[in-house]
Amino acid sequence: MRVDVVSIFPDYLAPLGLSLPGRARDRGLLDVHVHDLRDWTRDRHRTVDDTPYGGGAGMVMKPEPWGEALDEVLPAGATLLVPTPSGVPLTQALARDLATRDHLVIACGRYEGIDQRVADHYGADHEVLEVSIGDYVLNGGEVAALVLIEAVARLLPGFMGNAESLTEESHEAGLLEYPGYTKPATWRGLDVPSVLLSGDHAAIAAWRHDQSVRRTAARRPDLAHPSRAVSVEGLAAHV
Ligand SMILES: N#Cc1c(-c2ccc3ccn(Cc4ccc(CN5CCCCC5)cc4)c3c2)n[nH]c1N
Repeated sequence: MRVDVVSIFPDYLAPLGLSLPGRARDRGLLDVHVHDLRDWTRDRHRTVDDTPYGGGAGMVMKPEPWGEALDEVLPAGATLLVPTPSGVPLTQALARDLATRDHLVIACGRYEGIDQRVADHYGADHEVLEVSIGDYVLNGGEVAALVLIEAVARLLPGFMGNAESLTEESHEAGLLEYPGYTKPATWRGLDVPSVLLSGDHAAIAAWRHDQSVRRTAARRPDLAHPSRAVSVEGLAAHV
């Protein structure tokens, strides 16, 4: 998979050289390229923002630099991801879907976002997904890009050493994962649940599933009621 990231703060993406994404790059599973949007500005001040039409606080990112950049960086067939507070939620299902793509391009906005015509323009010939990583407001899209890349990259075949762990993770089966324990069997007077020391694999599996169900009901009632789930196709319909 190739991933291109465009940002006015390319150094923000430096962590991509570390840990999981770094290892994926070394294995040739992930090919990440980071670009500075200001390389596509034409004025001596390298201007990327202007005041919003209709008034309001803050500044909006101008469409021209983005158009020049994406014309060069976004080829036919690539998927454009635009992080935004108003995007469709990033879920494990969406991450799995994105992990099947050959080429992702992530447009990291700043200020109060990118002129809407940029997403609209490229939506004519590309899949464009305005995506949110959570119900809180950040100052830009770079953190979201790091989250998106890690959530997707770890699902690439051959990426994680133990592929089995991917199936037991939170959200994979619509449930939160069960609690984990390791040595010592007793720590500060607290014992590991005895079933985990029993060697009875059927009982251990049943206990873990029960713990997942209880945790999900207690912490994420929204996940506990699948009728409230929305498919990836359903999300696209809300774009
Ligand atoms: N993914 C993700 C995100 C982001 C995110 C992603 C990308 C950008 C680019 C710029 N910002 C800052 C910002 C701040 C407020 C508003 C809303 N304003 C309301 C009044 C009219 C103007 C718009 C928009 C943009 C971003 C934030 N935040 N939270 C997530 N889960």
